[in-house]
Amino acid sequence: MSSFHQPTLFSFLNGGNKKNNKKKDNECNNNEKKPNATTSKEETGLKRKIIDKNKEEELNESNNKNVKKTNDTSLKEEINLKKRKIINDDNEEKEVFKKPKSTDTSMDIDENTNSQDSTKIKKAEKKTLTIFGSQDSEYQDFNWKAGEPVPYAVLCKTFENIENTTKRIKIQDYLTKLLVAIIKLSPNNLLETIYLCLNRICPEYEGLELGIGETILIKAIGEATGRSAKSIKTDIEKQGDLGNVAQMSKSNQKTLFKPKPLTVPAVFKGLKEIAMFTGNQSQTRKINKIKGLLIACNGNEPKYLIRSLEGKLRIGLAEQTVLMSIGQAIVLSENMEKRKSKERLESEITKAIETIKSIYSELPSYDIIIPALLENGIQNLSSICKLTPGIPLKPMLAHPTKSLTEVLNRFENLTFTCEYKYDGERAQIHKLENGECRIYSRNMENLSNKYPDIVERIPRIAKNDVTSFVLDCEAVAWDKENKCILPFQVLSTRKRKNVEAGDISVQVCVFAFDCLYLNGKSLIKKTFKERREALHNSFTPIEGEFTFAKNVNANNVDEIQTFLEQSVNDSCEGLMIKTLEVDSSYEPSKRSRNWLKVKKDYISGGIGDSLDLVVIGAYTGRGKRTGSYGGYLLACYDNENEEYQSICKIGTGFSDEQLEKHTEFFKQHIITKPKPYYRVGDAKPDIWFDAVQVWEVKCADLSISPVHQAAVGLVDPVKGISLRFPRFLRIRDDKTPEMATTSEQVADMYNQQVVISKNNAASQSGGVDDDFEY
Ligand SMILES: Nc1ncnc2c1ncn2[C@@H]1O[C@H](COP(=O)(O)OP(=O)(O)OP(=O)(O)O)[C@@H](O)[C@H]1O
Ligand SMILES: [Mg+2]
Ligand SMILES: [Mg+2]
Repeated sequence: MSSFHQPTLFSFLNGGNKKNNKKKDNECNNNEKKPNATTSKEETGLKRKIIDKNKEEELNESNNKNVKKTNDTSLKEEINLKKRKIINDDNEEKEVFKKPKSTDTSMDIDENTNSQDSTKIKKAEKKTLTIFGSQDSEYQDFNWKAGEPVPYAVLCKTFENIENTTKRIKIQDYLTKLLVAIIKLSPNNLLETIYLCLNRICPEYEGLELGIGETILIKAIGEATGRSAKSIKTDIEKQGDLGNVAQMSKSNQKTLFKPKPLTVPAVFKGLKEIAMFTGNQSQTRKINKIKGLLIACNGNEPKYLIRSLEGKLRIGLAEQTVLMSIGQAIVLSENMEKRKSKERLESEITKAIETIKSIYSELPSYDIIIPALLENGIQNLSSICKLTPGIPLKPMLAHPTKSLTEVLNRFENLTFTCEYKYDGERAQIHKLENGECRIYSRNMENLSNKYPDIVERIPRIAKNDVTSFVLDCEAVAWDKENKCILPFQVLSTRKRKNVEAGDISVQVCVFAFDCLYLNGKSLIKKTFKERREALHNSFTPIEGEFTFAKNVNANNVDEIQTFLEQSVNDSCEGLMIKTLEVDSSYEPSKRSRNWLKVKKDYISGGIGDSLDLVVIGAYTGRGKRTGSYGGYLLACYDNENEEYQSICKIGTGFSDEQLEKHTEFFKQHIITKPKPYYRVGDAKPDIWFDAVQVWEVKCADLSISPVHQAAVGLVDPVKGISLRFPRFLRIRDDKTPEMATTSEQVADMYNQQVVISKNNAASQSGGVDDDFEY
């Protein structure tokens, strides 16, 4: 076939943009296989069902976008509810996608490929290629030549599309299309694209992060656009978003020559270099590099470049969506030329998404997964990419409970075990086949430098025949003399980085509770009973250094109650209760109902669990607290809308020393205006802070609030939830602000409390906020 008639990837992707087709056909590379097979009848299968929303909803959506830019709270509240509705609708849509209705089999195929293809397409009846978008004028940009680097403009266009919708299904769709195009045209750029989408430059556990400070960025923008720092700052005051200011500054600038357009690999490389500059000249080098990139930016690129540099892309693209798009895109790209039924293709996509998600939870490294995926396809990926010592996995998390009856109800007819819940720091201990030992935190941070004493003892804890392993443990402060556990507060006084033998003032004992990998094999799919046997059989306790979590296989309330009291007497926080056989695999990164935590607080009538909240503002102190901050404004994190929602003022639980330290710390994080992603209702503090620190907080109960905005739209359409009598417990250094308690968790806690208070026939308190004087 002559290349002239060969449909291009562009024409295939670009459903319905006639005026561009001719040009794009000529531009596109001819090496690509002819994809028109995909446009024949059985591809009716490809269709991703997108339920047509009525105009009203579209209107809501555009309102939502406007809301991001307005400060009108009441409108915001109203829109928020609609947003939630849309999200729910989207979930339904996803269900439809999984289980398509039999009446709706049409695979939408673009009627607008070139003339030869259109004959075939007619046979398949007039359809639009929905998998690549039915109104896909936005895909006209997928027109770079195969083998050439992906233009940064194409990625930024996708970012913009994603930012302009709140519908998860649409977000996934936009990204999938981009990824398919990249897999087909420039697969070498897939990894970099994924990193840019996630606003990362390497695997999380390597710890290299963007997050360039405002001062540097303002300087670079100033130098690149000839504007003064002062005028840029004035714009930031007005706009809030530095990305928008950068874009505005660029667009007002007249340039004499057009620089070479940016590409995805060039931007990625630039960002990585910027993050890695250290030492004397690093600030100047960073500014120069950023300036260079900014000068080459066009259109909306400055906005996304600057936001990426800040480490705050905030376009509403969650990692789970990225994983889903990878799975979907790989199946679609593998099947473009094949004739498969809709059902088959859909089930392959579902399976691929599951596979990718599960592999990523065991081996959270795109550096390894993406090249393996491109080389071997999705089918063989599980046998190639597996849990590997040296690469931390996100730990399994537990579900809070408020009573032992709740535990017994949940685990009815299941075998389960109760363990002490130690109050220390989670430690994932790895021994590699080459003998190297490492320790990782709950947050996948390498703690080997913090715990050289543990690293030293690792080789001694394993029996002779053990060559490699991964253990899940808690490192707890230990009183050597009295041979007993010390409270978390003692552990937190330990030096955090580059600890040497002489620095160790606090001894730690490791309590192991799970074995995830042993001698070259992953155990996470095995039952907990088997994993625990492996742990007990292959490791030897050493007094005061390493031992197993204390446990009993109790199964009635009295026995569990006794064990709970015993755990508290032994300085533990309560119990972890876990399934042993059925449904007892290790679920990385999941908050599972197969692990229940029962904290001692529940005995004294608390709310079952503490919350981890982000400090976003403060109130000036009066009286005794003059000179320091008297109280703080806390927020939970809403990962759906990527915003912090105010939940309470807090003024108790601090020692004088802590008050002073907090004041000192937060003085370095003052911002002049609340961030656009703070939702605070009427809770206006005297001073605003950047969201940088997480506090663990206990409270008496939760109530619907006339002031705060936590979980707004989840329990009440316009009101949020607030904490009553909040009390500071500790700083959570092991959690980033985005790992704070989520609005869903807050709503769950509130609902749970309502159920319990109904059960107790107790009247529920509500409507009052815990207001206090400092
Ligand atoms: N026997 C045990 N099994 C599992 N985890 C344990 C055990 N003993 C102590 N832990 C610790 O308890 C933690 C779970 O409860 P905790 O409330 O402390 O969680 P958290 O770190 O505050 O996180 P979140 O509140 O988000 O669940 C685990 O992450 C682990 O560090
Ligand atoms: Mg803990
Ligand atoms: Mg907690």
